Amino acid sequence: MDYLSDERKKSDFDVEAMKVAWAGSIQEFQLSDRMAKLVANDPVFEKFTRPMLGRKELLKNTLRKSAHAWKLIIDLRLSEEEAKWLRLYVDEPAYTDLHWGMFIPAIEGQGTEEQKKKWLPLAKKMQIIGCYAQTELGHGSNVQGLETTATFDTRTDEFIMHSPTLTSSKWWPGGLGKLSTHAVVYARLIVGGQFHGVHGFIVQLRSLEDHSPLPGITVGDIGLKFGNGAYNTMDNGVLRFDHVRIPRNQMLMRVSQVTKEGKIMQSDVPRQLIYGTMVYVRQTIVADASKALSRAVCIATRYSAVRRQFGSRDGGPETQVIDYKTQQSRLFPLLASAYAFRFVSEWLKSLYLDVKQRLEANEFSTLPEAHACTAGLKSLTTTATADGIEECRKLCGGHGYLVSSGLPELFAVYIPACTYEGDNVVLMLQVARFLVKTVSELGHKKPVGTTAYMGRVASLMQKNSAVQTAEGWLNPGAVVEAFESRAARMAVRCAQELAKFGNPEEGFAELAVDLVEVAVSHCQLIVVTKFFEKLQQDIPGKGVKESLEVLCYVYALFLLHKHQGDFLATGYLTPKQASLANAQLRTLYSKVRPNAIALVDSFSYTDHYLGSILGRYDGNVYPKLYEAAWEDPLNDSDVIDGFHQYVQPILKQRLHSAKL
Ligand SMILES: CCCCCCCC/C=C\CCCC(=O)SCCNC(=O)CCNC(=O)[C@H](O)C(C)(C)COP(=O)(O)OP(=O)(O)OC[C@H]1O[C@@H](n2cnc3c(N)ncnc32)[C@H](O)[C@@H]1OP(=O)(O)O
Ligand SMILES: Cc1cc2nc3c(=O)[nH]c(=O)nc-3n(C[C@H](O)[C@H](O)[C@H](O)COP(=O)(O)OP(=O)(O)OC[C@H]3O[C@@H](n4cnc5c(N)ncnc54)[C@H](O)[C@@H]3O)c2cc1C
Repeated sequence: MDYLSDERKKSDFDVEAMKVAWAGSIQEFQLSDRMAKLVANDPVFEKFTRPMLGRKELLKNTLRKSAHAWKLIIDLRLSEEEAKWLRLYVDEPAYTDLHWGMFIPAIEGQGTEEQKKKWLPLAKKMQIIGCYAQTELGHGSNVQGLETTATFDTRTDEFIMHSPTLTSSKWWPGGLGKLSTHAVVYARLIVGGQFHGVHGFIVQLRSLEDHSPLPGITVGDIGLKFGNGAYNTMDNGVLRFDHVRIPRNQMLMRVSQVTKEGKIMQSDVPRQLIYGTMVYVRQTIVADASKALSRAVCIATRYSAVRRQFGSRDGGPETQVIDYKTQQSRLFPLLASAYAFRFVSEWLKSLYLDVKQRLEANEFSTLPEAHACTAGLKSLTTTATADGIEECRKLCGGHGYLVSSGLPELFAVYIPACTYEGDNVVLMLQVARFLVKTVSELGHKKPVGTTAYMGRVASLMQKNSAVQTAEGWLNPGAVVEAFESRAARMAVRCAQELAKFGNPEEGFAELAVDLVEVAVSHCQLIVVTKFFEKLQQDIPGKGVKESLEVLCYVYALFLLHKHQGDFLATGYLTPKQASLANAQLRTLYSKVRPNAIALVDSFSYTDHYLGSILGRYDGNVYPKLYEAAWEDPLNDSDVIDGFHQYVQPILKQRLHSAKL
């Protein structure tokens, strides 16, 4: 029985075509769909009991799943792309994420051809397991502050890896604690007693025979993390070196080389390439944000259509909670954000691939923009997604708090994304630096790419919004201009404030809060612009483009409403224009409403991947919630273990005292 079938009949667009638009292409859709079904139909990948497992069982269970996934990859001869989707749908953080997601990319991006030839085949056949060991107990954000040393010994042609202080212990790297045999370790390069910056080194940590730590290496897990199950399937680790020697050719030498004689040679490659793996991963994290948010929204939307409260006076059906305007005003902007993040991630991936190609050809001019875009969008989308998942939990009322809703675990797994791969505030400050530099160079350098609008700063500072009616907001030009003006005006105002400080660094520190707001406004502009640009493309399927247009306006006008203080304070909008935008937003919510279920069906998530009783495709929520309660181990017996020992004596005492 499909309890949501009436909802599905209300939609006015072609869901199958929307699935393709969401996936990016028919090929991507088919590939992802094949992997989703492969995982969903395989009992090894069951995950409902995960939150009940103790840490050791949990990790062992993850190892079992990872081994099974690897067997499928080999047996079915899956491509790297297919394997990526397979791991995604297994939906369990594992050491393999860091092996494939950071260890291999670090060698690909920072290794020489010779190093790639040696290490990549081993890693790609999983004959070694690697992780990315950058963060230390004492320093994470400040990479230049890392304390681990790699001292070159000319006599033996080796580096000596050492952890000189407690705070220099590597701390956090995923896969490090129990599984990795190797790591790319970031350490201060010391040659001839001089410090030459932080570099990456490939270090073997464990024996390939019996997996025991090699001499001089102390390694272990850092302990339980937030939530049951959740990220505890990962062995985030601690690592210390006691004068561990590695051959010279294990320093990743694309950026700088150390010769046998102890000479440092700089290639033409900029130093920043040492941070290149982070650019790559931040880009993938934006795509992950759209996945995590769309999952939460899918659960909350389906459940909001099933759930009824109030509204019936004559014994008829009560109101579906999705019909309350307040519910819509909380849910639909998140639905629109999921689509917005999906499309901006598609664009970001193409920007990244372009930069990567240029870097391979030793062309580095676009790296600063790629850094600013990946850092800023990672920060913007992960913050919105973490908040959005929690909002979805609240949208599901009490049942959202049950683990079987899927939302608590999703939240617990997701929230560290606001911290890892760069704390979100630290990353927005990087964007702000880039914008301040762009503004300061306006006189002699034409801004390009995502900052091209700054080239029109004079007119953006003068011209105010011409919108006169609520319908006037349904105009891409009007909306984009509003976001451009807000971002440009805020940036210029901040630059003017900064100029009042004699010392620019002091000014930057003092105005950091405002600078973060400037960076946020710039990043929101990027997302809005890329959504409108997506709508310029050929998007086939009945009603698909029209539905996406509605979502695009919801995303933009919701932000405009939420941040109306900025738009009003910069003088671009009048209060009347802001309230017209809000009126239009209400109309847009009514347009989303009949399509809401179809819009979340278009994510094409299997019930296995969603992992939620509230978000079931068939909407059969109550019987399944009731059934699941009886599967809880506490309900194995009517009288709980411990009752006779700890509770009965108290009850007896009460009876006894009552007699008295
Ligand atoms: C499908 C695969 C998916 C797999 C992924 C799975 C996900 C698994 C989950 C978790 C993994 C988590 C892994 C980690 O967390 S790894 C550790 C990540 N750590 C960080 O992100 C640290 C953050 N800190 C930094 O990035 C930097 O230290 C800094 C904040 C940028 C400061 O750097 P620095 O001290 O050098 O200071 P500056 O600001 O002066 O910068 C100097 C110039 O460099 C430019 N820059 C900075 N970063 C980059 C970069 N990444 N790329 C290019 N350029 C960069 C900066 O703009 C300055 O340039 P300028 O021209 O102004 O001199
Ligand atoms: C689940 C998880 C997995 C991880 N995996 C890995 C991994 O595989 N490999 C690895 O190397 N690392 C990993 N990390 C570490 C992660 O990258 C760092 O924790 C992250 O970069 C943040 O650094 P930090 O912990 O030093 O935070 P801190 O910098 O100490 O942040 C603390 C607070 O200080 C603020 N702050 C810091 N600097 C500034 C500043 N300049 N201006 C204003 N405010 C500032 C921050 O905003 C934050 O509020 C992981 C972390 C987590 C949680």
